[in-house]
Amino acid sequence: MSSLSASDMDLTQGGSRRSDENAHPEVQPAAADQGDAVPTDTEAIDAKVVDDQPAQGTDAEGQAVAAQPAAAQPGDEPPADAPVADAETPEPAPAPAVAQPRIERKYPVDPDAPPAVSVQDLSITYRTTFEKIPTIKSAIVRLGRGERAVREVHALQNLSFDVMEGTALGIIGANGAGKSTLMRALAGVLPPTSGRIEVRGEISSLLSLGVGFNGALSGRENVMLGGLAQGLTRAQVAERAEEIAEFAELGDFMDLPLRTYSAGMAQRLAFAVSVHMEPDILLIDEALSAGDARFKNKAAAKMDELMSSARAMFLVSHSLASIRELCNEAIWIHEGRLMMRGTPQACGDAYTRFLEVGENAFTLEDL
Ligand SMILES: Nc1ncnc2c1ncn2[C@@H]1O[C@H](COP(=O)(O)OP(=O)(O)OP(=O)(O)O)[C@@H](O)[C@H]1O
Repeated sequence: MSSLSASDMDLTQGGSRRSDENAHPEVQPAAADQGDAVPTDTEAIDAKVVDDQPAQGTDAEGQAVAAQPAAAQPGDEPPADAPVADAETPEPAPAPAVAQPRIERKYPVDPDAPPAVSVQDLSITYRTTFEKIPTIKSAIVRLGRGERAVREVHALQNLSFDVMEGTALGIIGANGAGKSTLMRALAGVLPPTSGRIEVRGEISSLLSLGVGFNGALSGRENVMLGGLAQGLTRAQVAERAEEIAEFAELGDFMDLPLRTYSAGMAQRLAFAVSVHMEPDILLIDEALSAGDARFKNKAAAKMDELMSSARAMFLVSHSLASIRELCNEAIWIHEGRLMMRGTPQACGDAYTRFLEVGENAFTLEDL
């Protein structure tokens, strides 16, 4: 079992990590993300859960943040204080006890296996400065107004849940809920501010497609870069390079600099690199939006193939239909907190009621 925490993460901008027999304890976390956001000062703390005492986060003032209620279990109703239930909203049809995803697994699940992924009291806070280069003048103006120079965003707050082998977990939530932040933390790109993530196996992500690519390099060179960022050796990437190029269907563009690609072409290349990594754990963040309609079908078929042999899969999508179709469990996150865990149907229903918009809000994405 490997674990991700602020102190022992293998940080790659490529959006993925290998499991950590190779993890280097002295590797220090780098800035968490592009832009000017960095994790809080507490990022170096590996908040291990010690003797049943859950690690506590700290707020902006360094005050202990109260532990959140325990994560709901599959099939649970939303927590009592979750603003989900609406007296006038009809109850949804009861979800089946165990939802069956469309995709059949190639390998049987070992029921005694430890969780493929264990997220323990995970909190992530972004710190953002208002100006790119703060000046003394702007600092004085802020001081005069009683404003803080640094804004903190508590993107994830005390999230805890286990994902067992064979799980395809859908992650739903409104814009800004913290879904991508969770995925980036799972991928090892973003160190926890506090808490811990334990991952069993190799992880490959289809999130932030193409992060780690270099616009000045050719498609082929970026395949090597992307493969190395995903943790493969040079020889391993070279072995797959042709297959990746074929899958991306970029023809002569493979020898041209990436900056000459359209956004869709760059996504196709990134998608092709990611799906050829044979991961144990697959992270997919709206990856199906890559490419045009024809490529989308091909991408969906490739994902089916990957998911049939992956140990676990995480899918972030605003399309509840995709989540229902591809996943057998779901979590709903709101403002960085775990609101509910259950079947995709139950979570989707609760989330839809919460938004008070009805299923129609998703028809565009579901097309
Ligand atoms: N690099 C960053 N710097 C500062 N704040 C950030 C950064 N990335 C995300 N946030 C903030 O963290 C919160 C969670 O963002 P996140 O991208 O995880 O949400 P999301 O659920 O993926 O949203 P969406 O559905 O819109 O993609 C938001 O309030 C967002 O503004």
